[in-house]
Amino acid sequence: MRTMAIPYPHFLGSEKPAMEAGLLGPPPSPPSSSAASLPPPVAALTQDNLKRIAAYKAVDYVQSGMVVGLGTGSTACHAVDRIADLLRQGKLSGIVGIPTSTQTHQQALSLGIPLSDLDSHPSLDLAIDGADEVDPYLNLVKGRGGSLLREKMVEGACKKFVVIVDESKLVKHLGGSGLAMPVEIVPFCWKFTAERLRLLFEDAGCAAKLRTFSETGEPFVTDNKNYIVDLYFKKDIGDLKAASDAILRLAGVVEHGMFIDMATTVIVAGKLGVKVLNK
Ligand SMILES: O=C[C@H](O)[C@H](O)[C@H](O)COP(=O)(O)O
Repeated sequence: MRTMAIPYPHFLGSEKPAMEAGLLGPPPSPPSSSAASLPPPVAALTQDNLKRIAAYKAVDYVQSGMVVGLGTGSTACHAVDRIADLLRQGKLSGIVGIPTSTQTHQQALSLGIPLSDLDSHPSLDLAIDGADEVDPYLNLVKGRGGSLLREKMVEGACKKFVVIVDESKLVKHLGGSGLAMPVEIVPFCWKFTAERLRLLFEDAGCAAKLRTFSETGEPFVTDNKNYIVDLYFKKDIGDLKAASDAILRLAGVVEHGMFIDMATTVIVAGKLGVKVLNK
């Protein structure tokens, strides 16, 4: 794996990308006499700033005429915004976007990005999407927004898959954040499937919970009219390929949120700079 680290002063270059990303405010006013010795205020980088930095960097990979998979979530939405900006400015043209969710479809449509689907464009040049976890081998957990199935279909059909994250998403092993590893299942007898999922990973201290809306207790329903069971692990689940195969062998399972060996590049924005990790 090749790593390239870009501290912000270099990444920001002419400062234009940073200004466009909303990281730099207007030039500071001349210091008043009482504040003359104080340095100008430095804007703190929020998590959303970092997501936007990673997203803008990823859009550098987009070229005119490309068919581009448009990811889902709070990081990917910055990339969609950026592509739309560049189309409006005439810096990109002839882009066809393949959205990975109804949410992204609506966003891209409202921004005027020409859209299509996998039936018409079975091979994509590039896809850009966020992730919930990234391990040292660039394996991912995705789907905490519930879009894992369409994401896996679209991102599995692209020549280059660029993942964009802030540094909080880096983990030693998948499942290691203690947060959910989602599995999309059919609604029919979901308790039966959830229990079979839990039993698969009993040795890893697995808990399997149906994803519900906290306000109503109603099940979360995916774009494909399925349910999500979130798996939580106390220990490392070990061999990811074996785990993937075991999950997919269960009849009620549609897909899981482990994206093994799919990312070709991961762009990580941290407080000290951007890292570009390549397979
Ligand atoms: O289903 C959601 C997707 O897999 C997202 O790409 C993932 O959850 C990361 O989302 P965010 O960028 O909002 O953290």
